[in-house]
Amino acid sequence: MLPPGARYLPNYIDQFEETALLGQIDTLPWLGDLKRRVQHYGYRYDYKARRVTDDSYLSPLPDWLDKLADRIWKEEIFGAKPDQVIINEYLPGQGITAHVDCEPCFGDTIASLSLGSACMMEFSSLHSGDSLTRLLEPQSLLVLQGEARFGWKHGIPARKSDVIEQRMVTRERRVSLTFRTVVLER
Ligand SMILES: O=C(O)CCC(=O)C(=O)O
Ligand SMILES: [Fe+2]
Repeated sequence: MLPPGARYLPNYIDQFEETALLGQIDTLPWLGDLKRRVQHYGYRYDYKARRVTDDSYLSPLPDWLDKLADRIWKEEIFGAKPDQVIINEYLPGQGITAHVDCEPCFGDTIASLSLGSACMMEFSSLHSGDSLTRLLEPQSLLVLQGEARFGWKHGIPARKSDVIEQRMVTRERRVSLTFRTVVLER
């Protein structure tokens, strides 16, 4: 199940693209200041201040991410080309606390591409108390807009396995690429 405004596109990339992306990611340095490993492209997001400023500009997206940003934009998933990507690596037992992506910092569309192991994402409504779960499979793209972007939290429980169709499935390494457009402060 998904909150209103969310779309799930299975098999958004194929397994060859997935392998090539994982190969690229493994050659790059990680930022070491969080519980899980992350890399930022385009702009660096300040988790503590919840800000993206002019001086957080890093560089244009590298070619291998720019191609994906271009595809997502041309397919009209975004109204403008995404100019920031955060890569999150989750080892078994790691997750991401339920949150709404920074509202002044990022535009109205967020899209995450999943690589590696599948995991359950949990959504909770800020207004009704409703909650939903959705399996994120490798090679899929999750798009959050509207209510799903602004009115629901999303998170991944930090655990070593998920129950998928009544079966316990052990997690392995998962990597996600989250595309956003940055809204700079004035
Ligand atoms: O790993 C994911 O699929 C989600 C990442 C996320 O929500 C974020 O970086 O804000
Ligand atoms: Fe998020």
